[in-house]
Amino acid sequence: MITVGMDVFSTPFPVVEALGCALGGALVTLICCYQTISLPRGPLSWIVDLYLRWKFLLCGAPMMSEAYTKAKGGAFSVAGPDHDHVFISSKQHLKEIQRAKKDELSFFAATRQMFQPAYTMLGHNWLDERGAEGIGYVKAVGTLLPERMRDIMPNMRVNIKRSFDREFSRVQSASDGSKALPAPALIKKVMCDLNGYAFFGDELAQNEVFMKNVLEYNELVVIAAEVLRITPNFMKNWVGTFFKNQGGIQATVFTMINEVVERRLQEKADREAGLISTPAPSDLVTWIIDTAPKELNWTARRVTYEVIAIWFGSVHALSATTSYALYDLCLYKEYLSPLRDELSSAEFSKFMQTTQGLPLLDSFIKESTRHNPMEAMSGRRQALKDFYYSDGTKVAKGAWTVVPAKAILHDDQYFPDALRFSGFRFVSESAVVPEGVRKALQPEGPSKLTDISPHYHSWGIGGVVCPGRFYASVAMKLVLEHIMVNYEVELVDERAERASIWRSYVLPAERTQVRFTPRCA
Ligand code: HEM
Repeated sequence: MITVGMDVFSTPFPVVEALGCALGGALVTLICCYQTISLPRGPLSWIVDLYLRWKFLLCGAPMMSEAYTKAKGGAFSVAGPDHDHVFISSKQHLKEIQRAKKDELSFFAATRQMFQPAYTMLGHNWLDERGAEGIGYVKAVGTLLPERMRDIMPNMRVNIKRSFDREFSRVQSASDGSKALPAPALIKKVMCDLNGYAFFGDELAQNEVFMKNVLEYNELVVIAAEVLRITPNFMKNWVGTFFKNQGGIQATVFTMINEVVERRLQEKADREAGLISTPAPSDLVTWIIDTAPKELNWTARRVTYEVIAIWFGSVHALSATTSYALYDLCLYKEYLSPLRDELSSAEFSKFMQTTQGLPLLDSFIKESTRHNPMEAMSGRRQALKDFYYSDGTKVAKGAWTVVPAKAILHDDQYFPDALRFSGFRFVSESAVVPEGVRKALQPEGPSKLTDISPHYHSWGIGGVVCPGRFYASVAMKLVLEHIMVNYEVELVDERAERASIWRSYVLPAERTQVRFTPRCA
């Protein structure tokens, strides 16, 4: 089941929650009123336009799918409250996005509009042009982190167990030893701890004050950015300042990371001068420092901003995707046995040694991301000036051009029997899977979760591709392995809402509960 809108506003901040609910309520009322009125054409057409723009907030994802079906592969546009979206999906259009000049279409400008860093990252504002300040972070996240993953995977497992044990210890058991918890909140905490370890090592990951603040900061950014996106310009400063000051969270997180960065920069200088010989810690802070553009002489403050920006890109997507995979384990129980068999076979040791393998689990997670994409669009680029595709399709200055990722993932043309969950559709035809479990198979042959392909845009559309996907794949597998090996899982209420829509996001509903029963009990 899917709800529209409100669940996204479930936050640890009562004021923000109240504001969100009031705003959502006002919007719903507005939309409901408009829906019952038959609007005249002409003079009132702006009202229709306004209505459709605001409707996008609550129904963006289904609006896109509907328009995709009508457009039959052609370009189409959907208006949003703060900008228009021009959707494209043909090979030719995709090629043209990749070939667009840096001053025409910008990934960074769209990202800035999404996160509103001027108010959510203590005033930091990155440039429109991707690469203007280097793309060292791509190497840090996409090469150095995966290279070191084998070394840190055993500790990642320890970290995952510790987080689950801590969260379960806070909940009363039922008489059979089971515990029921809202799944997305649980997974968010586990993923936040895990990312904390990969990003900051034990230094900050073991600091409870930091981890509590950084988790709340994540929530704050999402809410603040959404409110700021629909705040009129003349009020932005006032509303932005309110969010900047919320509980001093931004300042606390910034200061704590910045202290680590300052110390690491000093140690790097001492190491290079031969004053110390201890190796630098193996974590993302070290690698962001090492890959920062030398000619720009980044200060500790600038490095800290970079670390925080990457942090945001990572936690939410990872938690949402893993929560959906957990729901799918609850819903499609026939997969549990083959997945557990794989986890108890030599495949798991191979995975721990190489970060590769576990083809059944890999396919199950990929199918979960296909069946329940948390984002209905991908490849956001904002037009910095009017941009024209070769067929004349215009993306006006300020508008975004995007790909209707969810509609494509649910298109039978590309994914046979697309609306049905088929957990092993991405493994090879010859793989040994129990009879009746695999309902569909990809015609193009097997593929991995981390692969980029013409119709699977979960990691981006080419040109810019998520460098965190290798880490994300390992993190999701380790978390699901912990769950499957140690617990039987089921939804407390199978009819409960599992997703809620806000703009193009289709996020796991915050309050959906999963029951975990220890397997040995
Ligand atoms: C399931 C989890 C994740 C999903 C679905 C996801 C998805 C994406 C997408 C769609 C993009 C943008 C590509 C575009 O718009 O064309 C992106 C970019 C990016 N992601 Fe991820 N991501 C995930 C996890 C992570 C993690 C864990 C990290 C870091 C450890 C990360 C770091 C980044 C970075 C740094 C970029 C910008 C790339 C660039 O500028 O070249 N992501 N991601």
